[in-house]
Amino acid sequence: MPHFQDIVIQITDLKKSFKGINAVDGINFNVFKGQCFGLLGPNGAGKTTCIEILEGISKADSGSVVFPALPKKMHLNQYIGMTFQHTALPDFIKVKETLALFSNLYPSTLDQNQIIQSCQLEDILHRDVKKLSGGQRQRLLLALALINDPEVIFLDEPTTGLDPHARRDFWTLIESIKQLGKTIILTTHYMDEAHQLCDQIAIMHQGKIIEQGQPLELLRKHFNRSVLNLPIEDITEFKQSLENYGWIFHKQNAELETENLPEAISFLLENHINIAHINIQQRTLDDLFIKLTGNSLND
Ligand SMILES: Nc1ncnc2c1ncn2[C@@H]1O[C@H](COP(=O)(O)OP(=O)(O)OP(=O)(O)O)[C@@H](O)[C@H]1O
Repeated sequence: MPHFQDIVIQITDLKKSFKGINAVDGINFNVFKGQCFGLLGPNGAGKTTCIEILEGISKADSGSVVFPALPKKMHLNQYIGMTFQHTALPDFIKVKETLALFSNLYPSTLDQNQIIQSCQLEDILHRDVKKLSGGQRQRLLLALALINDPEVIFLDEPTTGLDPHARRDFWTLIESIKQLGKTIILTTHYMDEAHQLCDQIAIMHQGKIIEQGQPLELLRKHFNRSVLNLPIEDITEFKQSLENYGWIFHKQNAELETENLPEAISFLLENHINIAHINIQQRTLDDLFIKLTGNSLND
């Protein structure tokens, strides 16, 4: 079990409302050192409101946010780094100049060459910020979030609007930032992103956290059944015995929902049924969200 001294942020009964909308409605969680913590939820769930309170940009109505490991003489601005959903950058200056401009805002900064290398900015250093692609812009924003060598980095929907290739590149980048030992708090409504990057997630819905834990553990907790699929042409001659076992036949395929995957596979092998084209459906965090709320994350 992690110790209290490993807690980087402790959030207790946090609340904030806007004109009758309970945007953040009594949430609790701890973020531990070196973790990538994901706040997951659909549009309007309360993720940005929550993260802006943690960043000190916005004030909570009640509850507390504590950074237990923040050194006594250090200002929060030096301890955290952040990217916003819609960060405005000066258009007519180059990437290198932008890094220099932001460096001047802090008393101490990470070595610029290290940031340039970590965020893969070498090839675009002399490009106008205005001319960057979505993925390049996100890499620059991440670099700016790292510039003060923060302990904790907040990323608010960092890959929204990026194409699948750029998203995957960005994930690799985040993995490398994790290797530096930084703590990351990320909001996203992409379940695959949360699954890929986050050690711990909290699923938000209408201002509340409705479930939290490690992605795989949560899936195991909520889905103890596997769904197997076989194409009909591979199993026509075994229809009777498969139906007796519980398989349901459709037009193109047959399906089995089981709590005992090894036994179901053994049955197929013992009966010399061709499993070369078997499909075992993996449950996703989106399935979990649907189970918990009745809605898809991207509705
Ligand atoms: N400044 C504000 N004034 C009024 N209502 C607000 C304000 N900021 C947020 N809200 C409302 O609070 C709720 C939570 O919004 P929030 O932006 O935190 O959600 P989110 O999960 O970050 O959504 P998204 O993924 O779209 O960014 C929404 O109903 C939103 O309309």
